Amino acid sequence: MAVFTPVSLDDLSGWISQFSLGKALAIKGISSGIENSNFFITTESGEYVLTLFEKLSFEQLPFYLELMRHLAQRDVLVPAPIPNKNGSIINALNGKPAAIVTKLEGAYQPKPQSVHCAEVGTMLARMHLAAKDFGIRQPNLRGLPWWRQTAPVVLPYLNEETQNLLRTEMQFQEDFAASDIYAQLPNGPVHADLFRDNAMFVDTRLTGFFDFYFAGCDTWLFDLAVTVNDWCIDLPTGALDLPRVQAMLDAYHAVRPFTPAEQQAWNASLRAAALRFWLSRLYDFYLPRAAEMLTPHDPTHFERILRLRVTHANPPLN
Ligand SMILES: Nc1ncnc2c1ncn2[C@@H]1O[C@H](COP(=O)(O)OP(=O)(O)O)[C@@H](O)[C@H]1O
Ligand SMILES: N[C@@H](CCOP(=O)(O)O)C(=O)O
Repeated sequence: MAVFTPVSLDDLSGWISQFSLGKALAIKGISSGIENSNFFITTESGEYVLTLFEKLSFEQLPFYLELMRHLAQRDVLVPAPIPNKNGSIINALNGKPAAIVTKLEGAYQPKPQSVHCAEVGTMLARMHLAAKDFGIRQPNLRGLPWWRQTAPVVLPYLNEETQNLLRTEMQFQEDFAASDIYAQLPNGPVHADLFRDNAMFVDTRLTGFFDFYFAGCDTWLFDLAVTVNDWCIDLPTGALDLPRVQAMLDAYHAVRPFTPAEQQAWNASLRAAALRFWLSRLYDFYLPRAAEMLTPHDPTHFERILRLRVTHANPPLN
C-alpha cells in the first residue's frame, strides 16, 4: 500500500519544469499512504513530497493547501506547499490534482513520552493562534452534522447495550453543542486528526504536523481533545496517562491560556473527540467503500475510550 496513480521519473521531469526546483533527479513511491498517491521526490533543489489527490477535487483542495501555506508562512511546523512559476500550488499531473510540499525531517513517534507531548502541545497552540486570520472557512466535515447522519447508519450493526451508549452520547453531544458554554469556546481552523502518525520527530524535536485533509473549523478544544485521546493514552486500554496529559496541557496553556468556558467544556470535548473517531471507524468497518483495500481501524478502541471518558474523572484543564 499504496500508490494508486503511478508517476515515472519521465512524467515528473516534464511536469516539474513549471516549478523553480531544477531538474527532477529521483522519485520513489511512499507505501504507507491510504488516501492519496504520495512520492518522495529529489530535484536539484532538494527533497520534497509529491501528492496526487485521489478523491479531493481542485475545488476542495484550496482550503487544506492554502491553510498549510498560511501556517508555514507563520513559522508553524507544517509542510509548505511549493508554488509553480505562476504562484499556483495545485496543478494537474496524470489526470489528478497534485501538489509538491516540503519534506519534514525524521519519523513518526509510535511511543510518545511526555517530552514529545509537550512539543505537540506547544505547536498545536501556536497553530491555532496562527490560523485565526486564515481567510477560507470550511466547517469540520466530520463534525456534529456528520455524526447525526452516521449514527443511524451504524446503529443496526450494534448490540442493544452499545446502541444505548451511542444514542446517549449523541444526545449528550447535541445538548453540549447547544449550550451557552459551547457558544463561548474559541474556534477556528483546526487539524482535527492530529494522531501520533501525523507528526514527525527527530529524537525529541518535533519537525512538523502533516496530513491536513480532515482539517476544518471547529473549537480549539476539540482539536486538543482529539490529540490528547491519541498521544496521551495507554494504547491497549485507552486510559489517559496523567504525566503525558499534563505535559501536553501545560505546554499548550503556556502559549494559549485556557478560558473558563474551556475548563468547563473539557470533559465533554474529550467525549466528543472519542465519539467522532468511534463513528468513523464504525462506518468504515461495517460499510467499507467498494474499492477499499485496507483493513479498517478497530472501532472498539474508541468505544473503550468513550466509555472511560464518560465514567472516569478526567484530569482538569489548569
Ligand atoms: N511532508 C511530508 N514530509 C515527510 N513525510 C511525509 C510528508 N507527507 C507525507 N509523508 C509520508 O507519507 C506517508 C503518507 O502520508 P499521509 O498524508 O498519511 O497519506 P494519506 O493521506 O494517503 O494517508 C506518511 O506516513 C509519511 O511517512
Ligand atoms: N486517525 C484516524 C484515521 C484517519 O486516517 P489517516 O490515516 O488519514 O490519518 C483513525 O485513527 O481512525
